[in-house]
Amino acid sequence: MASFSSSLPQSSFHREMAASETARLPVAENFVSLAVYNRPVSCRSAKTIYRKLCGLKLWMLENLSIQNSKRKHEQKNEFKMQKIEDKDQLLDHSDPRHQREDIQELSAAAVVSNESSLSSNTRHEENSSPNKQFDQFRKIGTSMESSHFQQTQTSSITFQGRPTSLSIAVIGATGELARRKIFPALFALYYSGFLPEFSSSHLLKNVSSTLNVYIFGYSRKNITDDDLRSIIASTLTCRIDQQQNCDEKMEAFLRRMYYLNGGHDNREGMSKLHARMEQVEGEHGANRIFYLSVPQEALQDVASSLADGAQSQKGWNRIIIEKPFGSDLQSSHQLTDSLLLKFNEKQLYRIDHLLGRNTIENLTVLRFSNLVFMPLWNRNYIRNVQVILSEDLGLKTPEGYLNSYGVIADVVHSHIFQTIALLAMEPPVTLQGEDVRNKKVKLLRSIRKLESSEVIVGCCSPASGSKGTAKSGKATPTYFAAALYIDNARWDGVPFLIKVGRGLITHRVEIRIQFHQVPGNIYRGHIGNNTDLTNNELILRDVPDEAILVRVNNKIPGLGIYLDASELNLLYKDKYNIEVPDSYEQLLHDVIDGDNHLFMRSDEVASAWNVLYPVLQELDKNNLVPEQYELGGRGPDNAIYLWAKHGVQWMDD
Ligand SMILES: NC(=O)C1=CN([C@@H]2O[C@H](COP(=O)(O)OP(=O)(O)OC[C@H]3O[C@@H](n4cnc5c(N)ncnc54)[C@H](OP(=O)(O)O)[C@@H]3O)[C@@H](O)[C@H]2O)C=CC1
Ligand SMILES: O=C1O[C@H](COP(=O)(O)O)[C@@H](O)[C@H](O)[C@H]1O
Repeated sequence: MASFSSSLPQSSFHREMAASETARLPVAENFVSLAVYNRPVSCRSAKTIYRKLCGLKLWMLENLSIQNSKRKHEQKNEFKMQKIEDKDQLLDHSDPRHQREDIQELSAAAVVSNESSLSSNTRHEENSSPNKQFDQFRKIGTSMESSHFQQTQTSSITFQGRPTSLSIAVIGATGELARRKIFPALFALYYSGFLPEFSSSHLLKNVSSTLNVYIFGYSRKNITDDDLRSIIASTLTCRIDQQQNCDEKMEAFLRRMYYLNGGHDNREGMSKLHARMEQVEGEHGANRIFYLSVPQEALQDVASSLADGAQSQKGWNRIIIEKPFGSDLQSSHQLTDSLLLKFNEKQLYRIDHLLGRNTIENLTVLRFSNLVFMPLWNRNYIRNVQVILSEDLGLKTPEGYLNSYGVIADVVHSHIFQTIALLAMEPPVTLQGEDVRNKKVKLLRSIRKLESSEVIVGCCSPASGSKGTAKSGKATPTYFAAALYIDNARWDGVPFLIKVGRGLITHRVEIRIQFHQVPGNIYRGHIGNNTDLTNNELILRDVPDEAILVRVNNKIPGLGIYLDASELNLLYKDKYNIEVPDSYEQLLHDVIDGDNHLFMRSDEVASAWNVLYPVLQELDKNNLVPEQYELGGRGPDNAIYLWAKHGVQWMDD
């Protein structure tokens, strides 16, 4: 064991810890001994970390070698923390008193006063935060990122006095999702410089604000900090473009990680977690994020115990909740009520990682920043919209999870409805989370209730290996197709066709926007028999190979006039030579940033379930029976008739 506490400032707690030979709990890396992992780890780089956890010498080397890049990150992080503080001082538009558009419409004066209050905050944030521009660069991922940032940031740093750390507690830390997705995403944010990090250079510069990040894991397993570190070490990797010093970054990240065995009473467990967090955070201000990655049945107990026992009193608290968000209107109401009893709406971040995909963010960028599409985005020009999430046999998500929840609760209710909301909503006033959520909920409330005649539900044939049984005891629906209508002036009569399925022949995730035929087309005689094929189409493809495609008609070269339908193709991997961050990474970054536009607000959750209500009832009464389909096939035959009824020939298979 090596200690390097001598030259660094210490709180009384830290002094005690450092002095005590018997002190077992490691606290912040700069104050205490490094423990050596006591479990073997499986991957090569993790073994290297095991070897390298050897104390002071390493620490000095590490600091010498990465000091420059750390300085850069510290500056970034100072901005980010400043921005977070500002965000949480914004008017709470998620408060039901402010959020309902109909109330806003009735009370123009209130709207003006609310919006001016919000926009003045917004203006302040935009002025004070070059981070905004920086984030744009990060999302594009160009190598200009750091130089741009360095050029713009120095004049705008201000500290608001109090040093503040950020603690992220993963509740359910030993679970499948935490290991496979959450910790790796946190690590990626850490090594990319998006988590605040303490560095001695702060002290050298005598800067009073100390920023730091701590990661906590919580479950009921009787393991130690080092056990958790060993488990997590085997799951961490650096992206191809971030390989430099990967082992050191892992090691530094793992040293910030602590485990708390909460035992079988979460009330007691959360108090213990709080005490442990306070120990580690020291006397600083402390913002906390709690990621609830626990089984649905444990969610309410965990949330309520946490609310009472583990929230920071010295900063903000944000709670991330995993999907599914209930299984129908009633259960989601119950969950929402129990959450809102203990938390404010603006503390809640309901995460659906599929919404963190680049394609989803691109959807609104494409819509609202291209004049070429804006005038066409309505029933006069758009004939139908297709939202497709078709998965083949190579699923990475574990069977246990897939078999627990059917695709309706897991994918349709959140991912598909949110995609439609973003695609079809009116333009929000700003990109602020609550502005976007206001427009999404208005759209969701305009979707006509879905009748079972407009729906095909399917189940993989048992003979082909799907043993899934939903929580209800019924077979888990693995396929869902439907035609939705939005009853508003923009979309009246336009079918929105959904198709979600697992175990299908193709793996394809895309949004297709098909335009009407050209009225009075003078080239009609030069098109083949299938005039549908000549409709213009805009396709946002996520899988395979992210791309934006526009189908246009062009002349085939040569004598005579023969038309061909061709695709203008922006293939991302050709244009941008970067590894796209995982969607969990993207969304965790948003939570840290206080940006909630991709997280469903309680009223959005309820509105989406409301649309699905008649179908769920029919399924419940067995009036709607899932059709069996063959694994590796095209899904239920009747789906084809559903498309045909709405004049659509599916193009994806
Ligand atoms: N796995 C996936 O791919 C996805 C999962 N999700 C959602 O994420 C959540 C977690 O899923 P997953 O990781 O697969 O589940 P797991 O069952 O693998 O893990 C659950 C975790 O929660 C802990 N836990 C269980 N019961 C309690 C309790 N009463 N109090 C405190 N901790 C408890 C478990 O540890 P211990 O028993 O030791 O306490 C374990 O660490 C679920 O809500 C799921 O719906 C969402 C999308 C995808
Ligand atoms: O939540 C889900 O996501 C996975 C896709 O996750 P990814 O990390 O592989 O993009 C999907 O396969 C699954 O059906 C769905 O439940």
